[in-house]
Amino acid sequence: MNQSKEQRILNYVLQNAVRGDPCSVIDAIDTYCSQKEWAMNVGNEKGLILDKTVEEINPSVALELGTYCGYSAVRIARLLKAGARLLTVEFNPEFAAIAKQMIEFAGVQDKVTLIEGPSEEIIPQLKKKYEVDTLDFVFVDHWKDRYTPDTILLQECSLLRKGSVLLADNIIVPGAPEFVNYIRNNPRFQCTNYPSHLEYMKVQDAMKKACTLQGEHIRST
Ligand SMILES: Nc1ncnc2c1ncn2CCCCCNC(=O)c1cc(-c2ccc(F)cc2)cc(O)c1O
Ligand SMILES: [Mg+2]
Repeated sequence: MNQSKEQRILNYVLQNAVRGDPCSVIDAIDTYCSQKEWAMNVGNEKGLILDKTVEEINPSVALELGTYCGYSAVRIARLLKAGARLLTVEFNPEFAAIAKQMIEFAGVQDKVTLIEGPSEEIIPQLKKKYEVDTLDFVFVDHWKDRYTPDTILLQECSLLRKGSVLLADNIIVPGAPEFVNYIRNNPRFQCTNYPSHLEYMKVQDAMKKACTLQGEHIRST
């Protein structure tokens, strides 16, 4: 049975990157996907925006929605301080299997918990099953029509505090117009746009950062 594109990406990393060196894994994926086969990794241009956001926040607990091959999980985990952790959620079992091997080869497995399943099922489990109190940072990069419902779900599950930061990929391509509308008109979030380009292409894309201005809604007694 011929290999999947994601398997070919992993094989290229195993043969061309250095075990335990996250930067070499990131570079190998970017080389393969810019020269051989396009794939929906956040890529190096938007990856630098992701890096700067993670460094600015220096999160203790981070969540990623949409792991894919693990490129952004490795990007985020390599910047986390000792004891900090990334929970990353992937719906597709094949992608999750590739990402697991990618994360282990990069040597960041001690910082990363890869959770397989749909975000709407996993988010409500984060507090009890994954011992999360609140999330310092969320990288949103899964189904574009899940961005809004899952942002609402994160709030309903009291996972966002004052200062929690969301960073959403693909605001222009494939686009998340409903999310843009939701977050822009929501007084509980302060938004910033980061124009960029679609990974490995000369096509306009953007990321949107949303900072939570107030945590859980103080219910009036
Ligand atoms: N935990 C969960 N819950 C729900 N869905 C879940 C999930 N975990 C995963 N998924 C399922 C989403 C998997 C892919 C999401 N990302 C994308 O769909 C995506 C597409 C493009 C793209 C751009 C131009 C093109 F011409 C073609 C494709 C670029 C990107 O940067 C993208 O992130
Ligand atoms: Mg994306």
